[in-house]
Amino acid sequence: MTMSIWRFSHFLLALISSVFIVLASVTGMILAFEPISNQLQSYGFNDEVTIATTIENLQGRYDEIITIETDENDFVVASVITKAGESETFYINPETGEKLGDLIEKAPLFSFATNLHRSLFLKSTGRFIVGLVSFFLVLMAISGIMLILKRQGGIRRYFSKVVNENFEQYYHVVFGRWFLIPILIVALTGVYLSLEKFSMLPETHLSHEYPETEDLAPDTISISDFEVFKTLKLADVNSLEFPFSEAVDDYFFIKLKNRELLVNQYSGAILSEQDYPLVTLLSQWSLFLHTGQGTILWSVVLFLVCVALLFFIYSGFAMTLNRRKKTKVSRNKFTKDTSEYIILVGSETGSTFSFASMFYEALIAQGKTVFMASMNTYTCYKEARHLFIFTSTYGEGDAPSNASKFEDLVKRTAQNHTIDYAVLGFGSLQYPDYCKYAEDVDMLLTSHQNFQQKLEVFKINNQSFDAFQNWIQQWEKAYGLTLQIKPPKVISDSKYTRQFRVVERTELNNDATFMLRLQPIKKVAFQSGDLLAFRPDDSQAERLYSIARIGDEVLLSIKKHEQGLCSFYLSQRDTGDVITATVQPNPEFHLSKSSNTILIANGTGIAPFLGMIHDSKTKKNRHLFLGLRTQQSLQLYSRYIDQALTNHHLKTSQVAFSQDTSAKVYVQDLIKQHDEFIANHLKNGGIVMICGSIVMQNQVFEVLDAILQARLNLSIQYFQSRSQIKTDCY
Ligand SMILES: Cc1cc2nc3c(=O)[nH]c(=O)nc-3n(C[C@H](O)[C@H](O)[C@H](O)COP(=O)(O)O)c2cc1C
Repeated sequence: MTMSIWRFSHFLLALISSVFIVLASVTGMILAFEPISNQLQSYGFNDEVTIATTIENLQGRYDEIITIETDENDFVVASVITKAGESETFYINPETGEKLGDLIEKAPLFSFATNLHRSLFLKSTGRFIVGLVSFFLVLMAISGIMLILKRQGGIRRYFSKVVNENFEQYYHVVFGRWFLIPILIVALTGVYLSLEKFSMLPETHLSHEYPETEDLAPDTISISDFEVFKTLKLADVNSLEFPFSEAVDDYFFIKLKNRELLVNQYSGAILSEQDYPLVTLLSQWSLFLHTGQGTILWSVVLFLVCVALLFFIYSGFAMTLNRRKKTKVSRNKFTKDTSEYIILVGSETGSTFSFASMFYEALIAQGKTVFMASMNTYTCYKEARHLFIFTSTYGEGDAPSNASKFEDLVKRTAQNHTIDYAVLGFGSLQYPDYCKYAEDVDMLLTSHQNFQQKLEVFKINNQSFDAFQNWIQQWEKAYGLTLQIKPPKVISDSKYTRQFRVVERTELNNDATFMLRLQPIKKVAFQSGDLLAFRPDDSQAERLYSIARIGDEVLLSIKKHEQGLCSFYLSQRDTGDVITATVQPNPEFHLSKSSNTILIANGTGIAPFLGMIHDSKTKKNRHLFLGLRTQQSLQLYSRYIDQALTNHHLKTSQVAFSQDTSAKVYVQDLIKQHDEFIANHLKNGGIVMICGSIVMQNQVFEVLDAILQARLNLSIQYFQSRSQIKTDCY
């Protein structure tokens, strides 16, 4: 619920101010070059130079000094009367008094960009709009920080791994984490400067106390010998005005970075000293932080902030449009009160809707009356006999935004008859509360007198279409119907789509698995642990295989399923055949070169590890725990494993066989046997990678959790959140 409020505010603010933010960012990018180009002029000076040195040098060269200033670029500017009686202002070298160059004139491009950036060429109205948009940007940065905290699961996990759902979402969060603080600084200083422009800050006029004239005994000392000038560094001075006349009540007026001084022109005595109030200091800092004047480094940060803002506007709107497109419920053919089948969907970013739509279409094709809606629209359904809840989980095991009121509505709304139900949960094993909300909904309905559970809650990891089909099979058995599910048409056409030539296909072994070696015809970047997406024809869903890289070749281990079109097709390929497939980078499942790693797999899940142990040029230790059916299953992989043991790429290898002996041994049994070793490995920062079936993963997790609790008093989540446990299971 809170997540959706933050998201709504974040979106609304962006919607209102996007055009202005785009303008401010583009002009800001241009303006960031102004301090950079100014700094490239070599008018800088040594920070240690005192005022006395500068005055002494200037006095030797010019007739009269009027002012000495350090400008916004930290260059020294002197206004003098030359020996020829001319009044001139220019940059000087304070160590010699020599003229370095004329004042830099603002380039027309910078003047144009400044006007547009500050006031949109609309004078006060424009300045007001810009101030308001800066304020909106402050609110957007705050709501953005809140959204990241919610998404990542708290402040301690702010910088933990971001789950990659798509390009826009991933980089919106990743860049957001780094840029929100600089954006907040730019926006706050923008607001401050606008308030200053509209005189909305407290008055800060300093009033010096001028001494009585008779107290000022003309005790003449040479100016460059004044104690105050000998101690003050030029780097601390904003400006130094020389006395207007020789009258004793005309003084040196010095503006430092933090205070003002009046100095007697004959004795050098400080007559009045006043610190700037906080408001003035904040104004100076705001100007510096907002413009980057005087520093190349901060100007580069400001430039990057502007680029990031443009990206956030683009990715934010792309995400919103995508979400809206996906969450749009197709027009129902039947009403809620005339439908026998009700499908309610809980979804944050829309992907659950595409599964619900496939189910909806399949039921309609069977001639059923079906009504589909969001969970928050739950109400009384007069003719309903079957209710299906398809819901994702968000935040930390919470409801997605369009299901936030569901629990309340169920409690308040009575149905006039009993309805059977089934809950299908969509989530990700990368979150500790896997499909938690689906479980909560299932419990809620179980305990409700109007509902009767027909199927146990079923969980789908990472929107797996294969898992969805498994649920459909269970559903068909329970309901005695056959459904034709039309898979979504995803055209695999990415920069990683390639043709691959079959180099080798092994014979099927006794557990129906085989290996395929493929050579990409055109170069493609990939690593062991990446995925290869393949579909036999466009009407079929894509099937993903975890791959190994051996040299330039892709190695896959495939189990031929009885009704698996993909695995059947691949099992029929011969050497020299060409297939088209797409490499999907999976950086979360790459081998770490700098940590010891335990590799745990069952069945064909061994594939990526064969590549990792083949190409493991590191002194770090790798240990393999593998679960297979029989000794014969091992023959497929033994040449790779033996070679890695001989080359010391693999330190140890343990294999469990579940069908060879009467005592079935599974990979989780091996983990149990090596409990102390595994606990120490994780305690010392080692990584555990798991690849294979979800069932195996759950069992390994159970055993690991028990070991870690008993030996380290820590949960498995502790190591998951530190990315020490990585999984790729299906
Ligand atoms: C910020 C965020 C939080 C998530 N929290 C969980 C969670 O606690 N448990 C879980 O199983 N999945 C979690 N997920 C994964 C989503 O539930 C999963 O990607 C789902 O398929 C999204 O479906 P939707 O697009 O219909 O919302 C989270 C995803 C994101 C981006």
